[in-house]
Amino acid sequence: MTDPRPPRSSVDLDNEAIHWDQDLSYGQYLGLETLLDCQHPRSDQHDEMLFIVIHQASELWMKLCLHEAHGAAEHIHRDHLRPAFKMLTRVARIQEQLIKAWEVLVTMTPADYSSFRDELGQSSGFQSYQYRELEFLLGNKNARMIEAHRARPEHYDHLKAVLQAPSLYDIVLQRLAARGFEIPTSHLERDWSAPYVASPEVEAAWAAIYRDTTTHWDLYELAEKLVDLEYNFQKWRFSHMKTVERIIGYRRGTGGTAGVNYLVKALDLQFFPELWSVRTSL
Ligand code: HEM
Ligand SMILES: N[C@@H](CC(=O)c1ccccc1NC=O)C(=O)O
Repeated sequence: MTDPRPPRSSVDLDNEAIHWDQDLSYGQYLGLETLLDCQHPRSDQHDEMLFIVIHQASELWMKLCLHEAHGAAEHIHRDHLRPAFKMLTRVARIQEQLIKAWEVLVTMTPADYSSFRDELGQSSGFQSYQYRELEFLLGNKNARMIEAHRARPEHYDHLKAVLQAPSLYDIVLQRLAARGFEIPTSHLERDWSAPYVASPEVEAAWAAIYRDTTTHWDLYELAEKLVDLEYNFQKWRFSHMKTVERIIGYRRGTGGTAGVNYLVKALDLQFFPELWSVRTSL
């Protein structure tokens, strides 16, 4: 028998109705001229392009994480859990991409990085306003962090608004209360910009949900989606810390922190603490 699809060296376009001139092109729709004109290495070192692109790609993924996580919070507020699950699943998949990106970055050796590190001045991921917004949105509130953005009122004001608004977890607790669980008033009405303090009553509510998943299936599913996000966030933090240790050792960070030791301390942060502590009591 002859092969109905023999290999070709080029695609046959003869029978296609290609729109060679378009009313709206791919590049126009995606704003590619702007997007691809944002890579400006400050040195002539080959690896600086990798450094720029990995950060820009990460910021784009963070943009989508924020879009999805804000959307999920809104749906949970309205008791529309199914669309929220879809968005939270998407956030978890994006986080997997962000974690995978470290494998690309780590092809850069200490010598490669030190060849252009001085060009970075005092700039640092510490100043990533999207990363900070994501931390605030998930519930890690730290008012001092917005001070790095004083010079840019649009970022400062937006971060301050997210700092002062209920986090995704605060909204989840309001949902538990609306479903009849006894959530203390201290966790339903408070200064939302203050760091979250874990509560035994909140843990008891999660315990009731985990002990009777048949009755509380959607809240159980919600809890597990949140655990996925926290787990992935921590994996990202750990990979960042180890990559930094591998590339700059124990040098101070360009942002002014101790460097790796600061990133190790950040590993103690935990979103949704009762969702973790409840596991010991189940
Ligand atoms: C060679 C690669 C990298 C090195 C050496 C590095 C180093 C550091 C250091 C030392 C800090 C602590 C703050 C400071 O004093 O500067 C930091 C913070 C941070 N970096 Fe990186 N980083 C690298 C790549 C990345 C990448 C690819 C991202 C992705 C966006 C990123 C995002 C962040 C964020 C968000 C923080 C703030 C973390 C927090 O405050 O908890 N970094 N980085
Ligand atoms: N903090 C890094 C510099 C750094 O990584 C960085 C600098 C500019 C833009 C993004 C960065 N990435 C993450 O912190 C360092 O101390 O080498």
